[in-house]
Amino acid sequence: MSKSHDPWQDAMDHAVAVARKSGEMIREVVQNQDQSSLVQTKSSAVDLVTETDQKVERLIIQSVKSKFPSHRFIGEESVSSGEPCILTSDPTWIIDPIDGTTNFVHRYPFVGVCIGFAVNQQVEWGVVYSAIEDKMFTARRGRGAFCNGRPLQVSTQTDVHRSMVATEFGSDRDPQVVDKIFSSLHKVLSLPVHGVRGAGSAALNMCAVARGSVELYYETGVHVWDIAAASVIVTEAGGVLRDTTGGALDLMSRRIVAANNETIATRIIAELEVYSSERDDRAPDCEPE
Ligand SMILES: O=P([O-])([O-])O[C@@H]1[C@H](O)[C@H](O)[C@@H](O)[C@H](O)[C@H]1O
Ligand SMILES: [Mg+2]
Repeated sequence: MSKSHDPWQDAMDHAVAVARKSGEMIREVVQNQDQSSLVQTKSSAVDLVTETDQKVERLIIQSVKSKFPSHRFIGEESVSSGEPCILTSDPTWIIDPIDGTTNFVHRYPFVGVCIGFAVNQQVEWGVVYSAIEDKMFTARRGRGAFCNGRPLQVSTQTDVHRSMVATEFGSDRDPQVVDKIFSSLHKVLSLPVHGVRGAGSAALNMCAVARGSVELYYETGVHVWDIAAASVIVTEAGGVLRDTTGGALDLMSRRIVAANNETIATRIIAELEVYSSERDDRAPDCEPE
C-alpha cells in the first residue's frame, strides 16, 4: 500500500513530528525556567499540572485539527477542563502532553509526550517521546515496535525471581489506597524479585517493558492517556497487557499490568491487591456528549 493510500500512516508520521516539537518545548522549559512556582493541582494535592502541559496539549490538538479535521480527541488537560472522555469507534487521538508532570516539575529526567491513535476502540499506533533522553518510541499494530528506529523486543525471562518489576505510587493519598499499594509492593518484593523501579511515568515504564529493561509494570490509578500510546509499543515488542485482576486490559479501567510474557504476568498478578479507581469514562467531568 503506498503511503498516500495509508491515512493512518500519515497520522502517525504527523504524531512523530508534533511529539518531537513538543519535546523541544519541554526541554527548553526544563533547561531555562523554574516550573516549581507555576504548578497547579487537579484531583489531589499531589496531582500536578503546569502551563507547559496545557500549552503542549494545545499545540498537538491544533496541529492535528488542521490536518485531520474529522478526528476526535481525548486529551488529559482537555478532559480536566470538562471535555468528554469517551472512546467511540471514530478515529481518536489519545494524548498525554507530559506523562511524568511531577518529574517535569522537579527536573527528574523522565517525561514522555504520549500520542496514541484508536479506531474502532483498538489502538492502531502509539508514539511516546522521552523528551529529555531524546528517545522516540513508536509502534504500529502488526508492524513492530521501535526506539529511534531500532526494533524493540521484550525480555525472555520467565523466572520471576530473576525479574525486575516497575510500579508507581500514583497521586492518590487516601490511606486505604496507600495501604493497598504497600501491601502489593511488600508481596512482590518478598517473592523475591531482583528489584523494583519506577520512572515516574506510566508510559516510560511500559517502554521499559518493551525494550526488555524490566519484565513487568503494574499500577492502579493510571488514565487512558497515560497508557494508550504505550500499549501498542508493549504488544508489538512481544509483551502482554492485562488488568490487575488477570483479565483483559480495559483502557478505561485505570488498572494495568504490562509484562514480557504470560508466565511473569500470571505470577506477579497473583500478588497484587485488586482495587478500583473511578473509571475514566464515568468520571463526573467525563459525561457523554
Ligand atoms: O499526571 P501524569 O504525569 O500525566 O501521569 C502520571 C504518571 O504516569 C505517574 O507515573 C503515574 O503514577 C500516574 O498514575 C500518572 O497519572
Ligand atoms: Mg500521564
